[in-house]
Amino acid sequence: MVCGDIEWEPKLVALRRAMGLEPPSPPRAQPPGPLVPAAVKPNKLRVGEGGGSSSSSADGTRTNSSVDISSSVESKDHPQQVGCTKQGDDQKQKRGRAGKAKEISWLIYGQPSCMKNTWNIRKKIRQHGASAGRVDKYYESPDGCKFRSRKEVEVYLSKGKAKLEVDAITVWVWASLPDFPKTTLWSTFGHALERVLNGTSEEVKKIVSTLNQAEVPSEDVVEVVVSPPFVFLPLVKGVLRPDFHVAAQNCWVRKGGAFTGEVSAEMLVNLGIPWVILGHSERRALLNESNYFVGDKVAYALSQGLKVIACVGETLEQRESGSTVAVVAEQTKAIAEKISNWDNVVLAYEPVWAIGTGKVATPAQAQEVHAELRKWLKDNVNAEVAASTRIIYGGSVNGANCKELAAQPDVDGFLVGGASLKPEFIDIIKSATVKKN
Ligand SMILES: O=C(CO)COP(=O)(O)O
Repeated sequence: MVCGDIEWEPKLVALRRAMGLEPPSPPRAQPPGPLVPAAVKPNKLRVGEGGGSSSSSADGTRTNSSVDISSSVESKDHPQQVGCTKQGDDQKQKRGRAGKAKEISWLIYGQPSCMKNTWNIRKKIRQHGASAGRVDKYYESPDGCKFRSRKEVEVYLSKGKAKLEVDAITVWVWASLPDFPKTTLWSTFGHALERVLNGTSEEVKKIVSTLNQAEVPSEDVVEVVVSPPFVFLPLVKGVLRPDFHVAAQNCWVRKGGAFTGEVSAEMLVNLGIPWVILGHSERRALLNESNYFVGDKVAYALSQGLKVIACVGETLEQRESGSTVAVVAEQTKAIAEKISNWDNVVLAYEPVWAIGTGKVATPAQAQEVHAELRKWLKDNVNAEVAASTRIIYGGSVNGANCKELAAQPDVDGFLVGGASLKPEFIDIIKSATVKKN
């Protein structure tokens, strides 16, 4: 189960290309057009330290902080694709790119996007000696143990030394202010709530019951959307208070058909699910969803009457190399090229380095990227869309940092994960009043 076909990434892309779901050749990093400053100040955008302790890291539920989405041989044509390596391996990777000790890593096939522990498969090409050119493959456990074969991994797992835990349930809630006059400053406000639990329906009911009892500002101040995994959608929809709404975390890119395991937009509509989250960084990274593919998904979901929360965001490596604005502009452009009506789109800026890490973007960092995104929309779509599109922030939002973030003029709401496990979630919802006031 753990170690399937590791060549899945290129195969997946080839398959999607054959189905017309990818452009004929992989998209190269394009200059993002006039929206992106020609030279992004490399040191200006830094990973924020602010925001207090992270609920998600305290819960130990997400480990993205230890994962660097860096380019690899497979990913260099796809800025969003991943080789999933630990940050400590950056140097090795860089040396690899310089050709000294080529090292490539893949995620293990079949690993769910929300898997708590990330295993790597590394391939090392011998550089010297009689066996130069030979490829050695290693399986690396989340705690750094290396294994030479699948057999060894299986033995290791069977002895219970490592547990591949799956974060079985992720629930987002976000909220916004839908009916407020649509201006940049006041139009919307949102929250997101994500929960990582063991995934039993009892637990889901408990979450919903907490939400149902919470005293939160009225719907004209805050719109709350809960996004459980597919299997819990009907349950949540059935018991959730009527002033909160439900979103799916993904849907298929086109009309439903023989795509076993996928859930189509049509099915969501049929279930009465109004919202869908698309392009989450975990799907982009772990499931190799390209900008192009996400753009297609957004367009198709909208065409079926769904409202879309479209996620964009840069990795730590991209931020540190000064390409944050270029990356989010490129992701937004891929969506803009496929749609003509932004009424039902919420843009979620989620810096990958901030998701589940406790490293929240500082209010200034969030505002800076949100303002750039709004400017991008103004320059490339139109001023009305720029003013009325909600741009919400996600990544280690908690009760301590939400008010200051909410006070930023271009932050229209939140996509919250770990903090939703705690009572502070209610405070996050309440911070919507910052906008109202
Ligand atoms: O992934 C997220 C929402 O999509 C954010 O998660 P955290 O709030 O735990 O960082």
